[in-house]
Amino acid sequence: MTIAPPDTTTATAVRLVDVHKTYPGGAQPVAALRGVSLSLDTGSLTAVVGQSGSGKSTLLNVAAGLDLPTSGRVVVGGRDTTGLSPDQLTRFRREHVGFVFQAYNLIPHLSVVDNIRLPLVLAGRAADEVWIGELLDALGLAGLEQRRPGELSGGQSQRVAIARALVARPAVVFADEPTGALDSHTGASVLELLRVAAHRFGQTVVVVTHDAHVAAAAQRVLFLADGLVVHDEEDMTPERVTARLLETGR
Ligand SMILES: Nc1ncnc2c1ncn2[C@@H]1O[C@H](COP(=O)(O)OP(=O)(O)OP(=O)(O)O)[C@@H](O)[C@H]1O
Repeated sequence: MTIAPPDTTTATAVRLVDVHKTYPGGAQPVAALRGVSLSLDTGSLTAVVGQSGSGKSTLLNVAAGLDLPTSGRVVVGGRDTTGLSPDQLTRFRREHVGFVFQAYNLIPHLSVVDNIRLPLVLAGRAADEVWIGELLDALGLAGLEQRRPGELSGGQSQRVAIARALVARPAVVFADEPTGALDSHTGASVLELLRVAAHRFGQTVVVVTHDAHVAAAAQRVLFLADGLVVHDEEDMTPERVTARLLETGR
């Protein structure tokens, strides 16, 4: 059975309806998400913030179809991903979702440019070399194409992971602390690239971050506390993000 591509013409790119996620845990199950409902507009850049353990990574993993919710619905590009079989889900992610993780997951024996091309190879698609060149330039990776991941700094590895997430122009890009290992200048240019991806290519970008400046660069900021979205605001300043975080952390 083939899977229809996500409908990028719909106004809502990602929708979560009453999503719960409980980890079995040891002595006691952990309720990491306790009824999250949200809609993210197509082409938007959203930051997810919250104290450590508030459920940010869990939210990202469930929204991206890397993990299944215990209950509730996850709809990406008009497709209910909770209804897909594991194989269908893998294919759907490969073709329509991009990821940037804290651990970059680069393949050590492949060059930088081959790591970037990997999602296209896996999806059986031709590489758009012009777009790859644009990504390399924008991310400050020009000249490093033939290096192996072992020959890169942490920040460079992170930028390769970002290029790889964007290369297939997925409908939705999920990034977990994408600027974590970068100095503030490079962090700002990475954010700018994610903004461009959202604006120019209509990609929907979701960024988990601890950095108030990164969050403020997003159009919209979702605050998580104890497995719930407790605040949702647009056009924030870094100062306001920090103040809100302190409030929600109490
Ligand atoms: N695989 C797992 N098994 C059991 N508990 C888990 C698992 N993953 C996360 N948790 C728990 O679920 C809760 C939410 O974790 P999550 O990683 O989503 O938080 P976070 O906000 O991303 O934290 P951080 O900012 O520290 O990365 C925490 O209490 C965590 O200990």
